[in-house]
Amino acid sequence: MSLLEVDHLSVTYRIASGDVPAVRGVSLSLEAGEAVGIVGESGSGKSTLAMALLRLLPKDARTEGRILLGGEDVLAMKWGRLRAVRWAEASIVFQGAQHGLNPVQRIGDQIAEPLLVHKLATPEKARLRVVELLEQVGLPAWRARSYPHEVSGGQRQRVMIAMALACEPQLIIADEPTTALDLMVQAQVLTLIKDLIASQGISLLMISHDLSVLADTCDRLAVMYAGRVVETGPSSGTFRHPYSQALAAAFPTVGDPASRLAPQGLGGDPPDPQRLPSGCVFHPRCPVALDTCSTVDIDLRPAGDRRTAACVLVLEESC
Ligand SMILES: Nc1ncnc2c1ncn2[C@@H]1O[C@H](COP(=O)(O)OP(=O)(O)OP(=O)(O)O)[C@@H](O)[C@H]1O
Repeated sequence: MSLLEVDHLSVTYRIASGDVPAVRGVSLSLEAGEAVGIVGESGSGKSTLAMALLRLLPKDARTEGRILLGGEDVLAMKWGRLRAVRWAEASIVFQGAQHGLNPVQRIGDQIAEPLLVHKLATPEKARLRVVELLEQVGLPAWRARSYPHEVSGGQRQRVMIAMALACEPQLIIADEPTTALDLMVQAQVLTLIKDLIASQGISLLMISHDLSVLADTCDRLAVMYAGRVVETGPSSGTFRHPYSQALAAAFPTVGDPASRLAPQGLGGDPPDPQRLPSGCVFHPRCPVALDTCSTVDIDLRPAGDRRTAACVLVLEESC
């Protein structure tokens, strides 16, 4: 049984101008100890997907499909069970740690909070665990007494990671955990995440618009475009979907040079989810689109090399 099994998940925001289909029929799985990355441009639905996994979406979002965590359906959980699952079984590290930390509470108290709320430790044991967690994320024990505004952005992100680790969850969901950081601090925090998941056997679902960050950290990738997964496969190797190839071309350290698009890369913008193109939603931007692509939309299909891709051209080449 997979640790996480997402089955035909769709999320639609209901706003004044109508429905916004942010995630459209996404299926993916994650095994225990595996690191999976979700990549896509801004607006492709990555954060909506991450939030949906722990039912953290606003009330105007309608979620359909199934999310099985350790075999249990998250969408069917009662509120009390859901609260226990958050932090204790799966925790989330958000983009830009300033949003995830309480500015008027000391760092140590914030790290201890999930342990105390879930009654996993006495106040005395929680204090010891805070010191241990701070050490694990490379911060000195005295930082427990600091407030979030007294530490740097990179240190705040380390505090968020310590919080996420506190209850020893099986799964950490990290939504752009390093985006707000400068390059050197970003590299340090990524190394920390990689080392921690490897040494503690934790599974990771990491979200980023930056393919190079994910390729370096994750075993497998899922590429999202306009709310759908258009390709899945090992993070090393050659991408098959023209959109994935264009993303890889934007990050020249990634992938096989043979897979790159012409230097002009990808033009245009992602579609407005309220006005999605017919057929394959990528066809208006696709440099190799066929006439049929404006009418035919296919699901993910096997594309060789443990890959799946949703593209008629890839399908033709694989036959
Ligand atoms: N609360 C909301 N109400 C209405 N629409 C929303 C809401 N949140 C997100 N959306 C829309 O849903 C789509 C997916 O957004 P989402 O934030 O999940 O994408 P993303 O890939 O995480 O983008 P980014 O990298 O910029 O965070 C976008 O079109 C966005 O405008």
